[in-house]
Amino acid sequence: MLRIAIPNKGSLSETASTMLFEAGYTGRRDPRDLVVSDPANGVEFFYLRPRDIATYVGSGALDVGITGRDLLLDSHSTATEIASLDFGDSTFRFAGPAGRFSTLADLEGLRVATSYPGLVETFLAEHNVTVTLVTLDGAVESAVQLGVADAVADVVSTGSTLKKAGLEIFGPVILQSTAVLISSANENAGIATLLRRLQGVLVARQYVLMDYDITRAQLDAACELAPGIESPTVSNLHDPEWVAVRVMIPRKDMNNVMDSLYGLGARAILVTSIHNARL
Ligand SMILES: Nc1ncnc2c1ncn2[C@@H]1O[C@H](COP(=O)(O)OP(=O)(O)OP(=O)(O)O)[C@@H](O)[C@H]1O
Ligand SMILES: O=P(O)(O)OC[C@H]1O[C@H](OP(=O)(O)OP(=O)(O)O)[C@H](O)[C@@H]1O
Ligand SMILES: [Mg+2]
Repeated sequence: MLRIAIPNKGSLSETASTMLFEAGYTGRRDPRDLVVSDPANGVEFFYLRPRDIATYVGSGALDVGITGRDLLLDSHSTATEIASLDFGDSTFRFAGPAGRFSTLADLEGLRVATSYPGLVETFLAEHNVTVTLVTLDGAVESAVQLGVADAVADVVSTGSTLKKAGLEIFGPVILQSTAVLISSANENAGIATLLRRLQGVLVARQYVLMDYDITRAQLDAACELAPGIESPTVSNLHDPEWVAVRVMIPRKDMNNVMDSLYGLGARAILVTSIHNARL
């Protein structure tokens, strides 16, 4: 049985559960369930705080887990990142009152509030800057206004929380974070299956299938424009001058590729979603 830790609440929780559902696993029915067994798939899910997941997985109590890269590094756990899951993206940055700081060195000797002391301490040590860390549970942006810190180090997504608190980012990016799959040192054959299934879901989210008809004369140009993963599938049409092409395209490029193919003379361009994949 593979023991998997997943976030019980917070920013990563819903998408992590949806991905696992799309990968064919049974989710929890009651949001208060702490443990859900899925014997048909040989796994057991443990719903935990994302901040604690690296600790459980690093200790070997659980085999794998989904958490944020920032939370993994903050914990100093020995769990290792085995895949990036393409959601929960954020940046970890220093911020201070507008106009007060311009470089990291400006923080020397001052107070920095954060909920990620492990991450910030390591970063500052690597950059030879010494500060007094003020560790808070959340809402760290208020620490400056309330006078308990001179600057903050926190998760930035849209930047609107910082702006509302009259703060602005400065200094280098501490970390680009994303949701990640982490694993312990435990050997478990189920990990490879879980990884393949999650990668199938990622491909289905990141790519679409595109079909179009084009003249043989323009086929090479069209394939150059949209080369697909291995190579496009080309089928004969009744009209010997024309062929039908099927190819996978990154979802984000879909409209540009359609415009360019149309410009080359492609017609009947159809886009279909992919439900799941093994590449
Ligand atoms: N806008 C965001 N705010 C907070 N965390 C975010 C955001 N976007 C992505 N994340 C990521 O989510 C993880 C934090 O999730 P966590 O559940 O611990 O905190 P949270 O979503 O702020 O919830 P809460 O503050 O209610 O505990 C981190 O990996 C962080 O990088
Ligand atoms: O850049 P933004 O899009 O504004 O998002 C970033 C903010 O969101 C999170 O706070 P959260 O709501 O989780 O509260 P918390 O600080 O109490 O965790 C994070 O800690 C930042 O404060
Ligand atoms: Mg939060």
